[in-house]
Amino acid sequence: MSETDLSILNEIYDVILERKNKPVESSYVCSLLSHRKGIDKILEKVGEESIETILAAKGDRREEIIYESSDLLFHLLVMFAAKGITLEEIAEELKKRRE
Ligand SMILES: N=c1c2ncn([C@@H]3O[C@H](COP(=O)(O)OP(=O)(O)OP(=O)(O)O)[C@@H](O)[C@H]3O)c2ncn1[C@@H]1O[C@H](COP(=O)(O)O)[C@@H](O)[C@H]1O
Repeated sequence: MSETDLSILNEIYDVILERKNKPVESSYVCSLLSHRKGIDKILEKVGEESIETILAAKGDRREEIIYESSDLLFHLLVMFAAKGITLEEIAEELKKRRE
């Protein structure tokens, strides 16, 4: 794989966990994790970004598909961290399906 591969997902997931364990003021991730709506705020964002990704793909706008998919992946990572799900667990599930 090229230098810019999906290991960036691990990197961002680690930052999210760091924010979860050591909150930082002015952090967007912390604002989601400590939102008064709780997990519902994170799920709201996952829903919103899913719809934006779908609309971008429907419009066949390549740049927008990449941008919105990145927003979606990021918010999914926040949801995994909030739920205590690791990327290893996701990888294991996907790997099982290859067997
Ligand atoms: N990858 C991201 C990332 N992608 C998107 N976003 C934020 O996600 C939000 C996207 O939501 P919207 O487009 O709906 O914008 P909005 O108007 O802020 O939305 P509302 O929440 O107000 O409804 C924006 O505020 C973006 O800044 C991200 N915020 C953080 N990260 C990563 O997380 C790391 C930690 O971030 P902090 O916790 O802010 O330090 C960063 O270093 C980045 O690597």
